[in-house]
Amino acid sequence: MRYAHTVDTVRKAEGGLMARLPDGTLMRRAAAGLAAVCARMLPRTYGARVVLLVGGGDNGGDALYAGALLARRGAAVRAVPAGSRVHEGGLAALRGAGGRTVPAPGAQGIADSPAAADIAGADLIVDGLVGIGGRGGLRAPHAGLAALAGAAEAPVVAVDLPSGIDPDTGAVTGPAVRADVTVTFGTHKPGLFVDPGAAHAGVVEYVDIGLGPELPGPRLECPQHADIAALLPRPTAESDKYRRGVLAMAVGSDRYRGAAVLAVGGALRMGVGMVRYAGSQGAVAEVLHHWPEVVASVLDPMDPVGSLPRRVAAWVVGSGRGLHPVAAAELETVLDSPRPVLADADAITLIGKDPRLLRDRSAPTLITPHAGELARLLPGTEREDIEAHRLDHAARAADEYGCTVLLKGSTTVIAEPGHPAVANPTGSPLLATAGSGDVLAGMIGALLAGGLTPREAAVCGAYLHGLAARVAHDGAAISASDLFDAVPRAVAALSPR
Ligand SMILES: NC(=O)C1=CN([C@@H]2O[C@H](COP(=O)(O)OP(=O)(O)OC[C@H]3O[C@@H](n4cnc5c(N)ncnc54)[C@H](O)[C@@H]3O)[C@@H](O)[C@H]2O)[C@@H](O)CC1
Ligand SMILES: [K+]
Repeated sequence: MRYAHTVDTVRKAEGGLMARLPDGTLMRRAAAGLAAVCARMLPRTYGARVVLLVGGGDNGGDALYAGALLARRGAAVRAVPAGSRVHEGGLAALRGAGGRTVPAPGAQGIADSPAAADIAGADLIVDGLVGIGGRGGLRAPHAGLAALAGAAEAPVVAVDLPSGIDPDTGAVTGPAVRADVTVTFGTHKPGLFVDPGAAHAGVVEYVDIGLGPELPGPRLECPQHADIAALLPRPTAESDKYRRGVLAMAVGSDRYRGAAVLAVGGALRMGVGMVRYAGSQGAVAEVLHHWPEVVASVLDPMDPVGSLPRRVAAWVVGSGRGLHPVAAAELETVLDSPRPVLADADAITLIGKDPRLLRDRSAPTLITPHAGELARLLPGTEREDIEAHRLDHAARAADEYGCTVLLKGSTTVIAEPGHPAVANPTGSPLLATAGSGDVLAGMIGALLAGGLTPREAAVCGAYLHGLAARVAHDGAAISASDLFDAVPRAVAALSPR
């Protein structure tokens, strides 16, 4: 698991640690880790042209001390200060090691400055413009230096985080550095895991500076293969279809038969004891045509709600089901059940119209909105606000509705009251395709039926859904149905033999 803490928490922890250590110890530890990563990225350090972009704070100090270490190993290091303020100790160390400074870009324009030629000709660019002290998009001349780094061929290594991204949220509100590698110190920062910040960070390398014992619980978690492998329910010798979990699914309709086929397929390929599908005649026929192993029943038109399956381990309800009164009555009945329920798509819209449906419920519940659907649950909020601040909005909805929220999108985030949020690292633009959410709902439903909590099921489901897309992708576009065969392969990829 990777853990991320907010800037306030990092500052407090650093304060506590710094008080017990000789001056400059933490910065030297950070710089040593940074220099080691830089050296690994260069074919050879001796003679390599390294350019440091140096802001006025300690982030620039890290870059300068790391530059001094690289200069001692024979690199030709040039520091470009973004302003008149530069970390004095770092600058002295760099100069003492044979590194040089290039004049800060002046009024003549950045593109014609000597710095521009150095940046264009570099083998490696180190972004030490701003770190956790940064606020908002980059201002001039930092923004201009970031643009030059973006246009250069050399890889860019961000110090602590890519300059210009919000450390706590991942929001990017103006010019920002796009890094190939980010070397982060002490703990990860939430903005490194949440888009758009995550997309600017590249590969994230962590450097331990001894902060661990000072840190409280994280704000955010980011699971890795081993975490998912440890959570997944595995069939044992004693497993039978009932112990592995019976999942009831009330999804799809005559109009949206595909939603039923996709969600049921997601559940089956994730591994579930049994799927009990309930729906209209047309949807049942379609489901059985694709998945003969399903136990399916046609809802009685005279008493649709009364003919829903009973004695099941978990429910998936909503997608392609419609917003009509029968769908609303069905949702109310399902939410009356003491079993875990995943409410998706139309069910979320119905909950937005009648929030009492969720607020009265105490059994485990997971909702899986995309940003537009979440906006319907949080009146006064626009889809764009949610996309820019995903963590905050998912957490707010989880608190207001007292349930687990999986917010789908470029970074899928999961929030549950009383727990750190989770950012899924396997997301992919490949998944922005019709029906992919239906498959996800089925996968998570299978995990709920298998006994995972809503948070665990959401975390594993989102992770494997993303991994399946990557596994299925052989260069061409993929569609939601391609995920079926890829899901078992994604599970296998978690624990390579
Ligand atoms: N505090 C510590 O113990 C440690 C801090 N470390 C480094 O120190 C960094 C934090 O240093 P600071 O607190 O000095 O802050 P930063 O160096 O991150 O940024 C502060 C500077 O950036 C400017 N700035 C802020 N937003 C800007 C924007 N949008 N455009 C242009 N300029 C902007 C400010 O005016 C200020 O000069 C960390 O990210 C990390 O790199 C590491 O050395 C590890 C130890
Ligand atoms: K930086």
